[in-house]
Amino acid sequence: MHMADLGDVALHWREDGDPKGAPIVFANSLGTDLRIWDKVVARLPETYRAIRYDKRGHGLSDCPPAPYTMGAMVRDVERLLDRLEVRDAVFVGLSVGGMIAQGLAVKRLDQVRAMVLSNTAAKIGTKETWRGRIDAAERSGIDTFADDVMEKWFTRAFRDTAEIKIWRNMLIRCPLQGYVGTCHAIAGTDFYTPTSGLTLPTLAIAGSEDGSTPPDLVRETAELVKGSEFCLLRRAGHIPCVEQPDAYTARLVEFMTRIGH
Ligand SMILES: O=C(O)CC1=CCC(=O)O1
Repeated sequence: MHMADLGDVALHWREDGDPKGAPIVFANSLGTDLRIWDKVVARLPETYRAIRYDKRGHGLSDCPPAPYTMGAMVRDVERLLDRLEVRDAVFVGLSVGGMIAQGLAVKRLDQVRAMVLSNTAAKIGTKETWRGRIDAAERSGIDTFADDVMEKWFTRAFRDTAEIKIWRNMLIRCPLQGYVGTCHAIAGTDFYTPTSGLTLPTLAIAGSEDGSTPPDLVRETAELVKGSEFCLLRRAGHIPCVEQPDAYTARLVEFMTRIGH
């Protein structure tokens, strides 16, 4: 576990595998922390340098007051990767983490050699839907809609397991300012035009039962990037790295091997 003090914010990050290995960077989704990648990192060949971090307002990172912007969230990871001297990484971003991946690739192709756009899109939801989520969180707390969010994140079968409590607790313990701040950043992001100009190896991953970024939305974003590939994981919701870690990691490793990473 490490803390990177970037001046206006300190970010919690960790590294696994070979510090001299090919870098793979993971960015997580709204209301989660870097532990959503535990199962994937445990399955990765140890030859990779696996770096993950908690976005501002999440996990053990600092929690500045809301609202946040996508520009600030992209700048956070850009500065973190500069600090860690990371170049030519495969950047795996889930949901808002996938928006961060797109923003970073537009800005710093020296840092991002390939993207994995997992359960994400160039634009997620509408200003109105995010306004509703922000109002509900501020008025009544995240707990009041946590069960609805679990329905988007996980399949029915997974929600019936004891493990669901771990991820629900992770969500409801997210700092309110961090949650709401990130909702603002998502609401203000439309990457259709910048992402359309990208040409780098890209794998898009969708979950067959994803209630937040359904397969067709993920595919639409994948099609913006010339030469991208699309993969549909069955029996998976919005967070397949938790629900289907074997299939998820296998697809990731196959992609990285094929591009010579
Ligand atoms: O909580 C959700 O609805 C899922 C989600 C949307 C953007 C994100 O990062 O997570």
